Amino acid sequence: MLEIIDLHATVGGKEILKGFSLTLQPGQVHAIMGPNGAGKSTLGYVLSGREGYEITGGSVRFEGTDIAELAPEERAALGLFLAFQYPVEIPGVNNTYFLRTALNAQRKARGEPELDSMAFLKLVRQKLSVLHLKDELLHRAVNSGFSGGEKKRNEIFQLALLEPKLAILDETDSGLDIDALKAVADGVNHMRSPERSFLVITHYQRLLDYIKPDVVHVMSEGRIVASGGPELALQLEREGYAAVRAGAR
Ligand SMILES: Nc1ncnc2c1ncn2[C@@H]1O[C@H](COP(=O)(O)OP(=O)(O)OP(=O)(O)O)[C@@H](O)[C@H]1O
Repeated sequence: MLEIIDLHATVGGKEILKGFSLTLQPGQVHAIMGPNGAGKSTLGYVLSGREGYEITGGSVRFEGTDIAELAPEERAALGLFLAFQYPVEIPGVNNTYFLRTALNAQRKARGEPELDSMAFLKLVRQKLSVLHLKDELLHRAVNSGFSGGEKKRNEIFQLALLEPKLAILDETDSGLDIDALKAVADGVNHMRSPERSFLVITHYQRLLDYIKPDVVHVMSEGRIVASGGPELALQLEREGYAAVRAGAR
């Protein structure tokens, strides 16, 4: 699904990813943990093709395709999705309109027929019930005035509608109350399938109680320094990053 080999990337002329490698198989959930400033969000942005994030070495293949030179929308059409750590507000743009436009742009790029309003609303209702999202949020401007938790739920709602093959969740759990955390985890678990993979960036082991990862990685200074099963997240919680990093050397 995703094969990253010895990736180097710069932001604002500064090298942040320094030899990052990871292989994610279809159906797998990998968690990435690591101290502040390790480069976790940078990895998400580099994979999604955000402007200003430049790949200077190594390779990134998504389902066998080298995506380094592709525009963000081309990566999205291939089935890559990034849920932002800080979802952007788009005042003046209705959330339902935004979601339908995004979904139809991807369908069009894949040569699939666009959904009309009726078909789209049917899909929305179906997904809403899974995520316990208030439908009032659909009628407001995208994320505008949404609480932190509402923005994160809205990101997962986008994910549910777009049905990507690979979803990268960047600290989607931060700022969520317990009920919202469970709703987000339920949404993700509902979407798990043998064909879909997730890269879950998080600081908190508790999210991984709800979304069970196959592999947990520890990232530090732009590369992975330790990998293991879910027990690694528990060890991190107990012992901290420095001890785990020292043990991995
Ligand atoms: N535009 C930029 N110019 C210069 N440095 C940047 C830029 N964007 C990010 N960085 C730096 O890159 C490093 C990695 O940042 P990144 O946000 O990827 O870390 P992170 O692991 O996601 O951290 P956190 O856990 O705090 O969210 C940080 O030192 C940050 O200051």
